[in-house]
Amino acid sequence: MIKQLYSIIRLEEAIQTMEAGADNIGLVPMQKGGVPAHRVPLYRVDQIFDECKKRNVNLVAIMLTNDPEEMLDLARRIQPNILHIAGDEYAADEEFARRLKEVAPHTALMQAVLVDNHSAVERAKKFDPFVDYILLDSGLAPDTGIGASGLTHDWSIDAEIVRSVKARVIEAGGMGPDNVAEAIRQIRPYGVDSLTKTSFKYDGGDMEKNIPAVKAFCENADKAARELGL
Ligand SMILES: O=C(O)c1ccccc1N[C@@H]1O[C@H](COP(=O)(O)O)[C@@H](O)[C@H]1O
Repeated sequence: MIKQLYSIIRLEEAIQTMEAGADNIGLVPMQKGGVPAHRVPLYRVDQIFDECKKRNVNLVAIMLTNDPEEMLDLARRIQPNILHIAGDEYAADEEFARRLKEVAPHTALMQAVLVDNHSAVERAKKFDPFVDYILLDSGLAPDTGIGASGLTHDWSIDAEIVRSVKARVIEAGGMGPDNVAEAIRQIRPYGVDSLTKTSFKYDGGDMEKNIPAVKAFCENADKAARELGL
């Protein structure tokens, strides 16, 4: 079971999060979109990525900008393992997927899908032919994008999406040590993702990973997956 942990800001917390069991480290590289306090300067993205490579952990770069040219520039510059598109006004299409392969041949494409009602199944199916991952998430804030709400949604829709698509599905939205095992039992995703419930959030938008919560999240996810033979 892949455990994806957002939203890393500092080098030391990145290392601690990997040592606590993360398989994927998610962050917001400096860009037009997103909360200023969450954005990571590119020199530090490089430092974090170097530590990821030493530990065989994937770097996931979230795109909250709605400008595909900016996304492709960032992909070219960073060459992350995964590019996660979560802007509120731009979603990947086949042309974007083709251009991403040109500028970053080893970067996988992850598209966030807002699971607000049953129409999310059709939206996920539309992305399926040209993305590597579909991330199912809750909440849509116009100034940031899909996610970071700390809220869950109707998991029966997610379970239907997992059965309907070939892309790897990462389950997000209000996931934490308390509910990750039940989510895995109900949805059977490829991976699970957490931000709010595994972070301390401070005034002004600053955040920090809560390492004991990250460890509990990873352990509970792995235990549930083992019990289910996933
Ligand atoms: O990572 C961020 O800073 C971020 C900002 C704006 C939108 C989405 C963002 N991250 C994604 O949202 C999920 C779910 O968050 P939560 O656990 O419900 O708080 C997060 O893990 C990222 O995939």
